[in-house]
Amino acid sequence: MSGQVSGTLEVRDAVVRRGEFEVRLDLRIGPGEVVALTGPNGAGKSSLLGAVAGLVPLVSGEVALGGAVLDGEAAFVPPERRGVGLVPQQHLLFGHLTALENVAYGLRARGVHRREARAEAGEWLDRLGLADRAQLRADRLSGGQSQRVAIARALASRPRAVLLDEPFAALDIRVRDDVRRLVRDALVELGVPALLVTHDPAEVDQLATREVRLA
Ligand SMILES: Nc1ncnc2c1ncn2[C@@H]1O[C@H](COP(=O)(O)OP(=O)(O)OP(=O)(O)O)[C@@H](O)[C@H]1O
Repeated sequence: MSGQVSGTLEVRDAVVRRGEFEVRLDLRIGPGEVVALTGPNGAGKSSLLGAVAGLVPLVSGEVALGGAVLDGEAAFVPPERRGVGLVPQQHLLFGHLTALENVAYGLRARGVHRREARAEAGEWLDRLGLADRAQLRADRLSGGQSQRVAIARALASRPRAVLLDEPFAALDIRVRDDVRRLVRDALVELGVPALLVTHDPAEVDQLATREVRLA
């Protein structure tokens, strides 16, 4: 894995609007910290994750990583240049690309040579128990397989921060524990700030260093 230089993820009094509704978050996550973001359906957890990723606009406040502002009054860094690995709730894979190409994509975007990117992507798929699915088009994968590919894609991209939106929800009970353990180990190895949206107290216990609950 990476040896990527990381820094603190700062969400400074950030406000996002979804329809009639506004949600606010003020949070600092240090390198190696995993914050579980919990709260009822519709509280705005995914929207806040989207704001950190650059997919949902901020009404006010600021998002910064390693001291550099990603979103605020004077700056907006587009999602692909943030160095943030996101596992979205809808897995959003490129359906026409293979599982391997989906995982390699983030590495290629960072300038990693094609062969090295494919080798690294293959290792990640292997770790996630998907070696035999590597050459399958993403639109032929099951929901749980897609979720594992999305996890591999986010972790493989040498991220400076990791955002996980209910990343184990589609996994069947037989693989869920293994994948959780793997993600926990990968986050320790990466040593970057991580924000995990979950409804599962077992996940909070197993993965998080701290819990922040939205009302
Ligand atoms: N693209 C959108 N445009 C307008 N409103 C939206 C949009 N996406 C979500 N919302 C609304 O914003 C609110 C927050 O949704 P969000 O998905 O962030 O909540 P959540 O806490 O992640 O919920 P869950 O636990 O059900 O995943 C909801 O009321 C939702 O209907």
